[in-house]
Amino acid sequence: KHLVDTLDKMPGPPGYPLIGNTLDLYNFKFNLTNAVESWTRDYGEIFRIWLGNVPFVVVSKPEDLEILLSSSKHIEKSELYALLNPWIGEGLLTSTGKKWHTRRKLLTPTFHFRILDQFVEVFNRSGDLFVKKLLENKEAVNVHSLLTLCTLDIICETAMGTKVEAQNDSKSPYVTAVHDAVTSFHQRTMKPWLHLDAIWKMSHDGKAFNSALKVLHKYTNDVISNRKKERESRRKTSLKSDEDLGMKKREAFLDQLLDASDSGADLTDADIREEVDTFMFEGHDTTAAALSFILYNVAAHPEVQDRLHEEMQDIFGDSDRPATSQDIQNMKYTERVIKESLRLYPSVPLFARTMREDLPVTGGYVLPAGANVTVSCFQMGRNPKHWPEPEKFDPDRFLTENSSGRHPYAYIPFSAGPRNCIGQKFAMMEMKSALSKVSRSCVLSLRSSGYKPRVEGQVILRAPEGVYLKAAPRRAMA
Ligand code: HEM
Repeated sequence: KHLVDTLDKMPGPPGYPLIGNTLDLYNFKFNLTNAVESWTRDYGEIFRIWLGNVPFVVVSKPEDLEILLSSSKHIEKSELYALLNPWIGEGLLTSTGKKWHTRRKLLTPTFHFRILDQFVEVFNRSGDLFVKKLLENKEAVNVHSLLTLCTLDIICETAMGTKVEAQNDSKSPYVTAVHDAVTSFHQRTMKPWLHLDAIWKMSHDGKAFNSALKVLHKYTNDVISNRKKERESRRKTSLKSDEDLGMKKREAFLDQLLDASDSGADLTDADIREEVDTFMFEGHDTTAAALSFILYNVAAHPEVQDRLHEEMQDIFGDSDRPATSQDIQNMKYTERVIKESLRLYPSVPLFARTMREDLPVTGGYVLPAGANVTVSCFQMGRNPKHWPEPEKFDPDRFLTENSSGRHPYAYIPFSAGPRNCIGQKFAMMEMKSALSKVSRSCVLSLRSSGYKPRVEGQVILRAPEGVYLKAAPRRAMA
């Protein structure tokens, strides 16, 4: 009664008994991002909806988000995240309470900048191959497909220390399984009837998902057990490590988890697998989607493309040497382009918490215990209150002098507070590296004048029909 009474005080679309607003969602073809966009226009920055008997509060007011996200108490993910459990178990993204606290503490050092620096070589190598593949096409090419393979190569090498060569062999069983798992999972999130396990298991997508997971889990398990065997035999034969031999060895996230386990951290093989699988899930689709919109925005704005190239000239001159981590840090305009693109196209358009206690926010409203609170950073990025002329692509919004007066929680594509994205720095380095590769070697243009890819907010915001761009080699253009 308390929950219903509290929610009744909020604006929101009228619903029907038992089904609530589910029918409205049907009218939006179960695309929650589009539905939320329309409801936000009608009801403002805080409103409630009922999906069946499940209550949701959708929030896009920075002041309220600061209250919610900066708290270390309200960290439990919404029940919808349980759909991910068959894939990534209860890893960092989905776990809660003591388990999440312990894991977050354990995993935070694995994203230290010293560790990330070792990955620059991987970003460079994979980025070179991406540019090569991009330039092989004379016609417009779907950059999203190419980038998905590129970011998959990067995450496999950095998370597990394995080379899957997705860009060279896009039809391998592993790459196909990743594709099938992602595609079928998206279908599940879009179709509420597939949320029921019994129907899901029998469905075409559910079967595809389960057989893909068998391949993915076997792969991760095999990598973990092989790595453990290698480490064991190295210890037994007291073989000199690469480091002892003077060669700098790169440590994948997996190696660091095994190091932690050897040093007494409470981590079973299953625990390690769920964390590695979590990185695999969160760490490649997000960056691939973001990079495809970034390249689209660059192609659509020749003046931005020119400034990016100028920045590359300032840093590298005419040299084609690979970027160092210091170079990546110096790419300030490149960074602003990425930020501006994420404002309009945040890879994670919505994320949600379940409230276990009431939380008063502004305007006299309360986020009541039992409600699923959904954060809509897609809406926030397009709200003219925070972003004048929101449709205009202007990276200089992120110059310090142009940011004063903007609420810090008005821009949260990586979430914020204690449960923010642990991979944010990794993702920014990876995206800056990829964008700099393209800016140094290609000139991008749209498939046709005025082309704009259709956008759909699934778990990840993506262009379901792809992002088609033309690329020409820069030296040949000069
Ligand atoms: C453009 C790229 C990315 C974006 C926009 C992004 C965004 C986000 C967001 C919004 C969250 C919070 C989700 C929620 O509360 O449900 C999150 C969490 C997370 N992200 Fe990212 N992410 C990106 C890349 C990455 C990468 C590359 C990795 C790993 C290498 C990663 C690993 C994670 C993990 C493990 C969490 C859960 C953190 C926790 O709950 O403690 N992400 N990310």
